[in-house]
Amino acid sequence: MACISSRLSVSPNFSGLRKALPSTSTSSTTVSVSSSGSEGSYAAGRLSLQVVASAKRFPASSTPSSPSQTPPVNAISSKVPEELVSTSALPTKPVLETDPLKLWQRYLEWLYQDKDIGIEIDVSRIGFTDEYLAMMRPKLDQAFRAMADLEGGSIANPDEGRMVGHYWLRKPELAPTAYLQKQIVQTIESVQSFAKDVISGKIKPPPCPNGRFTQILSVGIGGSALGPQFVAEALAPDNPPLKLRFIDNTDPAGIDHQIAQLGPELSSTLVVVISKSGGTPETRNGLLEVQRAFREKGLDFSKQGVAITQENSLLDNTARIEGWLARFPMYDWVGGRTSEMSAVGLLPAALQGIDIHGMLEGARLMDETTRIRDLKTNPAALLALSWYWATDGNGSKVGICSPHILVEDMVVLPYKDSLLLFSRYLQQLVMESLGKEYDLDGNLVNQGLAVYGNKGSTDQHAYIQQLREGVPNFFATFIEVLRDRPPGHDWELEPGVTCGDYLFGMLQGTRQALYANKRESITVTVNEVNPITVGALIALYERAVGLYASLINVNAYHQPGVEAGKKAAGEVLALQKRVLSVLNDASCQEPVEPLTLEQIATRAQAPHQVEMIYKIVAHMVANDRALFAEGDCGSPKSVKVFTGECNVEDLYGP
Ligand SMILES: O=P(O)(O)OC[C@H]1O[C@](O)(CO)[C@@H](O)[C@@H]1O
Repeated sequence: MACISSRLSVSPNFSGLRKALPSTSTSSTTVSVSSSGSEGSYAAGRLSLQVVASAKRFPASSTPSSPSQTPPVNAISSKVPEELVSTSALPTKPVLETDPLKLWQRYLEWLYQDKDIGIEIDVSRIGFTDEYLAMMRPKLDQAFRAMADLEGGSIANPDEGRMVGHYWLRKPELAPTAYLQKQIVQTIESVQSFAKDVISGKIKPPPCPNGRFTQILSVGIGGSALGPQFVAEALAPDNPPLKLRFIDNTDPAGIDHQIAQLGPELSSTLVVVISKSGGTPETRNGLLEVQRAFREKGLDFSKQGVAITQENSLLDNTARIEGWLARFPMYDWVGGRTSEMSAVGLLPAALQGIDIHGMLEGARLMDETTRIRDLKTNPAALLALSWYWATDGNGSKVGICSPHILVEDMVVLPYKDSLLLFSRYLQQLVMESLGKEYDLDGNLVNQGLAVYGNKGSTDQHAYIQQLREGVPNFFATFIEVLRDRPPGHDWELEPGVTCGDYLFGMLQGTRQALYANKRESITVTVNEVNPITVGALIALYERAVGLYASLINVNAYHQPGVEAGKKAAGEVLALQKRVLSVLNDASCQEPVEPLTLEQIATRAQAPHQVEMIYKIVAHMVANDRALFAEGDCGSPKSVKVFTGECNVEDLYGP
């Protein structure tokens, strides 16, 4: 914590902000920092917030009391008929097979191959047994039934009372009503034709009527950014017709950086604001910052702004009222983290010249095979059962390597630079879907799979050391790409060996070395990185997460835990406003009355929030926000604070 510097100068921008702040205390959970300009309707957005009770990491109900392999019995009780529920322990974990020829047989037995997609899944280095698979069969059958219900339009997200329809996006005829089917088809068509018109220059940026849009600035966060980021990195051509940039945070410096990088090209930038809810504060802030940059350059934002959001959301209403260039729908029945095949992912991809029909086709093909209720021909089921085996379904696996070590991490290692963001994309898909406090029956389960990874072989020089020899709390997933370079471009950098052979060798070597030290792994191999395989990878993991969620009986489609942090952030900002009001009152005294942190806390009616008030003051002082802090930098208790000016309007109203 940096100490508070004393006697900082007054920021000229600050009084405007102070005027905008209410002088009365409020405990509202609304995040609404006012700003000038015409963005009022979106800025006035309210967050719908829930409180989530906290719980211990390993509740007694899910912590094995001994090194036995007890499955989380309550995690299957709601859906699987009683007679099918096995309460017996999971089979004892065997020592992993080491005989190379037997491993080869196991590889052959379990290899899943799909020639149409160009993908293979190898789960032979996960040590599950036939006995385990037999025991899991009823649960898997139940997961298939739940998935069929979901695809049929059931309320698969009970907490939010919503259908879950991302599989319909690539096969609209599956959608339960003709209206939805038409909506999906029309959206794909309108995305395609809008992108075509922008790329061809038929739709032009107004400041340069003879020119074309050259850049896309995507403003969104979480599921409204991670899919488009992954796909752009994986599939965008070296010289796309429009280059894609992202604002995916409320970090002012990060936003400034993006705008500065655009420079004069701001005038030929298409700003695509993506938010399913249309009320996410980070996205709202990004929009307001970008609109300000447009104003400063004398540009008309509305002629360059595009919204992707639910109908009638704050963002939608803002875009409609301000007459933005275009609006595309996001659906109530598609979750943010499974939205890549909606306009959220398709529009940015199409604008970069990526074949979105190829992506949809890859996903559709993968959906076909992951619907099959047969383990060996269903790669998503293979993944889900492998994850369950590796973690005992709740991160309580007593490790093959070391007893008492919990396995709860999935390390994703794509050996291809263009797939760098796959692990980050999966992080949200897996962790937001599976990281749940309660199961569907209301039992405290604290489920989850932690996902991390960047890319091989780069990670070899970062954390593979720990994977091989350190805490064995993970299983790995290698993503292999067979095609190193486009045909005709390869060369041997030493006799018989190309650069790509090294990458291949690193993958195979790491897989072997981990397994030799009893670290289990899955390998997903694609022929090449193309729209079909990328669409298929997304669909594969969407389905695996859905099936696995059924196996552990959690709702994969809500995210109640995210709300607690949002609510707390709202309360911090509300407290900041009260602190400013208190300081303003004191600064209007004659003489000015510097206040200790405790005095501020008492007057702001937050006597227990002294530490947070210290943080607020420190942050504002560090940002030249017209606060003066006196005292000993090494001792927060000695600090006295006052504002640089008295704002009479704050005292008495305008
Ligand atoms: O698209 P939105 O509504 O702005 O939400 C962004 C992200 O925020 C979350 O709700 C979590 O806060 C994610 O689930 C979602 O992808």
